[in-house]
Amino acid sequence: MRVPVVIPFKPKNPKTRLSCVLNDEEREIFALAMLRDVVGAIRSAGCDPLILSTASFTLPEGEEVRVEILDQGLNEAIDIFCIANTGPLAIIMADLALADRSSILALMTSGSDMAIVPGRGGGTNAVYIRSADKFRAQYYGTSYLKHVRFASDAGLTCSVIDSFRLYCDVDEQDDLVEVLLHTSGNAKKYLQSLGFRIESRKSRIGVSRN
Ligand SMILES: Nc1nc2c(ncn2[C@@H]2O[C@H](COP(=O)(O)OP(=O)(O)OP(=O)(O)O)[C@@H](O)[C@H]2O)c(=O)[nH]1
Ligand SMILES: C[C@H](OP(=O)(O)O)C(=O)O
Repeated sequence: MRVPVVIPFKPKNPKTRLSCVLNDEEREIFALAMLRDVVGAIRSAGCDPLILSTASFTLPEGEEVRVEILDQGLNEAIDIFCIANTGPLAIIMADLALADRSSILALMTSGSDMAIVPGRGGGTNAVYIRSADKFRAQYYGTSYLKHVRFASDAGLTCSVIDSFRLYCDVDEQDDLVEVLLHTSGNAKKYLQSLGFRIESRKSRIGVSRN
């Protein structure tokens, strides 16, 4: 059975923490480019992507994906979807531009009732749940800790997956370094088309834009 993977997506005014380097239109195009890369990775792992979006948006021709529009908060939208599904399900964020087949397979095959990939700074980048109806989303803030506690309170076994590629969500300017270094998909190509490149600094490397 192909495991459904829900990808929450906010197409309007996305990635506001990148406003320092991308204008409104560029942020929308970049968010969509990352989403397309995540969809490709999910498909390469033999799973079935479903975008849970706050509003409609347009994908390039030939890249059709199932989209459900639920104009609700992130947790509310995911819960509505989970309650209606008794089978296995994963939730993978749309800004995981480094996601690939093997990192997604690692999430799916832990053998636990739940598997979690923490994100930078305490977030939750990816979750697998064996029975979706038993899950209640706890996103925002230190959602990683909240999801681990939720599993424990619900009596569910839970694995924390050590994954560089799913740990790197792209929220802030310095995260663009990881996209330029470790990917070759739509997100990287779009950044390069805008003139982004890796810049050596005295301390850690960063990005600059021509
Ligand atoms: N369906 C849905 N998805 C959301 C919502 N808010 C954020 N997302 C998605 O959840 C994921 C993680 O969210 P963030 O990293 O905060 O992304 P963002 O809101 O575009 O970025 P910031 O404006 O910088 O916070 C991304 O895939 C977003 O597209 C929401 O209210 N509903
Ligand atoms: C939605 C939120 O994303 P972050 O702001 O940590 O990227 C979370 O993972 O709880």
